[in-house]
Amino acid sequence: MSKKKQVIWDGNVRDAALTILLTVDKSQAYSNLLLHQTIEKYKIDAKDRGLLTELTYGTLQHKLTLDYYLEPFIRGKVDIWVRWLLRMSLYQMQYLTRIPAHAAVNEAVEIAKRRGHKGIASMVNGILRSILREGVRSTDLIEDANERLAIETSHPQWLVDRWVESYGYDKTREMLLENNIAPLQTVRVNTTKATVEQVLTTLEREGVKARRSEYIPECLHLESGQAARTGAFRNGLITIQDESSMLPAKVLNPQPGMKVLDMCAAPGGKTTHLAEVMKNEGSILATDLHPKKLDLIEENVARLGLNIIETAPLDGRKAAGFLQKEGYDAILVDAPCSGLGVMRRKPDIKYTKREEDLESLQTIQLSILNNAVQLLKQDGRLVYSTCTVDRSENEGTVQAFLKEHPEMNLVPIENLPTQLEAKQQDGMLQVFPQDIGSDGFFVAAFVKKGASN
Ligand SMILES: C[S@@+](CC[C@H](N)C(=O)[O-])C[C@H]1O[C@@H](n2cnc3c(N)ncnc32)[C@H](O)[C@@H]1O
Repeated sequence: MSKKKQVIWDGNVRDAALTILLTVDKSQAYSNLLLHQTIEKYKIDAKDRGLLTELTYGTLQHKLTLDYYLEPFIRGKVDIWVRWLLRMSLYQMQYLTRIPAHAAVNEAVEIAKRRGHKGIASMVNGILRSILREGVRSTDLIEDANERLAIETSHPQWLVDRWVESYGYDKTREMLLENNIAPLQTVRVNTTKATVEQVLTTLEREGVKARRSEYIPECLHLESGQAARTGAFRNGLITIQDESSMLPAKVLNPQPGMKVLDMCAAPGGKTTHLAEVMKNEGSILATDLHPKKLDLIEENVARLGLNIIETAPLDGRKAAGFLQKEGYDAILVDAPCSGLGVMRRKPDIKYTKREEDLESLQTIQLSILNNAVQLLKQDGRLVYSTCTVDRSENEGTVQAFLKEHPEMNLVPIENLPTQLEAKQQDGMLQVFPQDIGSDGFFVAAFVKKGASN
């Protein structure tokens, strides 16, 4: 990289996208957070915001496919920033029909000159123009079906192998393709403050196009605008949340007046949903391992005008030593997980997650669940959820948990959108991204056998 000082935003969208891609690569920053911070900090307007988002996500989403295409054209080693520049430019040439290919090449050459020197610019020009002339190689050249799928959809081979083994080739392919489609922004209506109809009208007045979801009544999909910039958001009428993430509160379905515990609560998306489901009556203790993250819950609670939520820092693996035994009517364990369901939103996860990262998660999840059992009243309900798609982490944890706890019964999942009802198996529901166009998600519900059972 040149020694010239880096400024993320100087009005050049492609240059800014390149800086974000490099930062994500070097410091394993989350692409969605960095993008959001950049847009907010520099107050980037709607037109540039669209292209910046598209270039950043698109390049990340298709990284391995782009590398496969680039490989025959690159001789020798190139600096990492040049590689990302080539990927980003080829992404425009291959996937964005509205950008003329020669424009993408010219922009790349200008950036290469500015960030490097004439020699690098000429190399970038040569590579991209050769691709324009000769075209990219076909993935049909890859013999192994899983490897071809991994390259075509830009997912790591270990994950493709793992998913194909668990869910079969066709379902895996659908999931991999869905992961490469950027999601619409989804919000949840705060039903303690307004009806869905009222929020739709408020958003429309603010120039934001939204539509009702087919699945969850309080869920809206935004077709334009930025939820976080609306008055509806500032005034606590909505929460930004993916649709499948709204399932745990629906499934736990705590009644007004109940005493509820949310053991992995930050930043509070589901805690606040629970309070809304409870009509803001009863009490919720929202705990999380990381004390700093509790501020995020408090901010959300204040913005939404909810007053039944208290927060406390607490390691779920030790919670039973600190809270009232058999003291809660309903408990949510929205466990720390491998996050393999959120790749549409955070494409960088595809390249940073390693298979061995998955191994220790079941131990942590089981330990939190073991504590939950001790804190749950007899006949109380426990919901375990993750935002991942992995049989051994999800179903594996449930099976291991049931083995250790004969007093817990896996029960049919109630209060699901009809379209998902038939998808539950043995009282467990794995939502795939392609099912309802949401993040991948897992949920299971248990009831603690009462004294008479
Ligand atoms: C999937 S996130 C929770 C998201 C949250 N329920 C929501 O809807 O906004 C998992 C959370 O578990 C927390 N966590 C990780 N290990 C924990 C532990 N041992 N005890 C309690 N919380 C833990 C993390 O800090 C993280 O905030």
